[in-house]
Amino acid sequence: MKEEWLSRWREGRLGFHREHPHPALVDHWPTLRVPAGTKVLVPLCGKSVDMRWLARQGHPVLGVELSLEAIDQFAREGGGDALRYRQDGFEIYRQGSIELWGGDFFHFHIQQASDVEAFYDRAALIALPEATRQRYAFHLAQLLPPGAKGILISLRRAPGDDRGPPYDVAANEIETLFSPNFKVTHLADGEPEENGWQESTWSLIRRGPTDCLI
Ligand SMILES: C[S@@+](CC[C@H](N)C(=O)[O-])C[C@H]1O[C@@H](n2cnc3c(N)ncnc32)[C@H](O)[C@@H]1O
Repeated sequence: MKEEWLSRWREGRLGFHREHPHPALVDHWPTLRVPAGTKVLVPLCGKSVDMRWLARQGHPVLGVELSLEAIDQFAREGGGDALRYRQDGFEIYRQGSIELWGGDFFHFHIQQASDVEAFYDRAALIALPEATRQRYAFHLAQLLPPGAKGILISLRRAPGDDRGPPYDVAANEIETLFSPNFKVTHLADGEPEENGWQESTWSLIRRGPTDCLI
């Protein structure tokens, strides 16, 4: 699957990329009341302009992306001075309050995420096949402190359309994957698209060790 993503970036097959901030982010992020200054983790970030939107709301942003091509494109499209260096096996690009870590999200560890207190997942969970989604939900939980909040934008495909990526992820799978470690709330469903896809938006709050599972 990693090779598939790298070749999509090499060949410019970027149907998932949006030119404008995602409307669900713009609508729902303010309702979380995450204070400005809180660092936001963006797993599997691509070259999403949503990271620039989050930065404009006053958040330092830490994106993690496998494809260095994606990071190069993000850097070029942003303009301005940028710093690049290697650390802990990742290629890091830093521009203003945005840092992108080039490498495998599953190799990104808590020591590197020590000051992260919020997250944003748009098309990260749904980029992964079923078995890897379990690993993703667990890994994300390990990176976040109790009380950390985030938004997750998921996707249903038309009934019977089980291709991917992006994969079809049902509401009950989101509950099953995340509710052991997060308080999970369904916020909204997007308009169904012509191809039968429909996005859904969720808020997740990382539970602490003493929070009960309700
Ligand atoms: C569907 S795209 C979504 C990108 C971005 N979140 C957006 O909304 O435009 C999924 C991204 O995940 C990246 N990716 C896939 N597996 C990864 C991994 N193990 N670690 C980091 N990035 C990964 C891909 O290269 C791709 O850019």
